[in-house]
Amino acid sequence: MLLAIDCGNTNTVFSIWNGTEFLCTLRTSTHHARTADAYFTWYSTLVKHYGIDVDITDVIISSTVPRVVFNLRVFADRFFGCRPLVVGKPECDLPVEPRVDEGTQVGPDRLVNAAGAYDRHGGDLIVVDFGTATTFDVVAGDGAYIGGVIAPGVNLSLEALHTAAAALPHIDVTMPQHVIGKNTLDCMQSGVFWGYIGLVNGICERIRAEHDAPMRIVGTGGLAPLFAQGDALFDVIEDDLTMHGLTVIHAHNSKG
Ligand SMILES: Nc1ncnc2c1ncn2[C@@H]1O[C@H](COP(=O)(O)OP(=O)(O)O)[C@@H](O)[C@H]1O
Ligand SMILES: CC(C)(COP(=O)(O)O)[C@@H](O)C(=O)NCCC(=O)O
Ligand SMILES: [K+]
Repeated sequence: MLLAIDCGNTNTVFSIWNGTEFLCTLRTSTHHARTADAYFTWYSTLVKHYGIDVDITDVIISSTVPRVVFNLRVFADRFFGCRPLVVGKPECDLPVEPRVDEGTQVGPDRLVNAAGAYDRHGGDLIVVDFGTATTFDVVAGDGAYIGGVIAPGVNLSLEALHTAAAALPHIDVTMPQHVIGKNTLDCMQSGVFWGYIGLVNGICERIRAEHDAPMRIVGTGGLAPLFAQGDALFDVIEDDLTMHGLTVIHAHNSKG
């Protein structure tokens, strides 16, 4: 069985893939100082809690935080006796090589999203991922990652308002009933919610104008369904897209 690990700047997600389906998905906050032993204590407690019969033979890691990879490597080696495949490292082959400026270190999560989305939908796609940052990953007709857009994440924008303005509270994003807010909270909700709808729509429209073929839009990340309530932003929403991409890249590297 494969243990797929997606480490974002905010959260780290572990999913167990038995070759047909994900048996479980576990989430913890990303923290570079977490040791291999601490990962295993957390992981084994939850696996036991869910009563899952697991036999991990392979581990694949995508991490937007370089410092966590060391402890995750030790975790894979010590507890599963395997050398993990790390996306973005030379020994990890991608199904299609990215076409970006030479020397660019593309976030591995974006390469994984591209591989997962291409496998499910074919080419000419925009993947919108609502993580710590909101990323737009453009997938060409042949499945290559050919660039995209990095915008500030939704929670980052809310946090920036709260941090910089003394009178603005910390709030969570929800869909406001009106655009014109009648109180501080509604005004902030509106700015972030409708602002993001405008951002996603505007950027996708401009990407489409620059691209030479019609494109479909795939939304992913915890907040994608919330924004889809406000407008028809996406052709499809897939909350397991990054995990699926990790299984695709693992299978590609296991061939032959
Ligand atoms: N379903 C959700 N509802 C509300 N907030 C969410 C949801 N899913 C994720 N978030 C928030 O969105 C932000 C990004 O989360 P995540 O997708 O885990 O980012 P990353 O992959 O960069 O670690 C975090 O602040 C997280 O708390
Ligand atoms: C853009 C990101 C910060 C998004 O990370 P996330 O929101 O998933 O934590 C990450 O993909 C990254 O660090 N990228 C490196 C630069 C690039 O992709 O071009
Ligand atoms: K991510």
